[in-house]
Amino acid sequence: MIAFDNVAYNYGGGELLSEISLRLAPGSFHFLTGPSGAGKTTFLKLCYAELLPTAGRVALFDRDVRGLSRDDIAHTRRRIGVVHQDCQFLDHLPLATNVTLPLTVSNREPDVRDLTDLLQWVGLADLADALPPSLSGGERQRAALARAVIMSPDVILADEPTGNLDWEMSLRLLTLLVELNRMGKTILVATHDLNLIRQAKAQVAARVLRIRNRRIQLAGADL
Ligand SMILES: Nc1ncnc2c1ncn2[C@@H]1O[C@H](COP(=O)(O)OP(=O)(O)OP(=O)(O)O)[C@@H](O)[C@H]1O
Repeated sequence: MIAFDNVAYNYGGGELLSEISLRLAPGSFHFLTGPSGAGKTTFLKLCYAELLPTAGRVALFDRDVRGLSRDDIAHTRRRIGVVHQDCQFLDHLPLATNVTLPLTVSNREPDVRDLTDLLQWVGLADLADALPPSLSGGERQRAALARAVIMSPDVILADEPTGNLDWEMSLRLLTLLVELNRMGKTILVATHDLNLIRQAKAQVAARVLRIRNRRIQLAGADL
């Protein structure tokens, strides 16, 4: 689904990520962990072709990202839902409009019942008309998750989705991600939160990727 072969990435100041070879199989659940600045967000950007590798090969759905046209990239991105670290809402538009933006951008009409079901699933049905600045951190993260899944993507990438949340809200978000994985979605979550990873491992066969010394290794049982 997402395959890296000997990938490196360099913003210009020396190699940040090197010799990365791994596969995210369909239906898998991975965490990505590592120190601040290690390159977690950069790795996620490589996973949705926001960045192209400076060496090696990244294939999304069996296609080398270097061979993708702009249209191909747009099409591929519809299959990958991203929960960004800072959520990135349009503050002057109500929550429901923000959540349906990916549909609007693709010239598709939101189905009202689907939207209601989705907002109910993330526990935000009563806040459909609220403006993003009035939402709590947990509400924003759940809205960002709703927006990431509105196109029914095959893959969901989440960048520190529980970064500013209390434990109860972190667990709530984790439960939503686990539910998505049980529906067959491939999940990759970048996080510093080892407690969250431990909690997830009790619920789902999650694997842990760790960035260390520019490489990504599969972490052992030492978590
Ligand atoms: N556009 C950019 N241009 C140059 N350097 C960048 C750019 N984006 C990120 N970096 C640098 O690359 C390194 C890795 O950044 P990245 O955001 O991928 O790390 P991270 O592991 O996600 O960090 P955090 O856990 O703090 O979010 C950092 O040193 C960062 O300053």
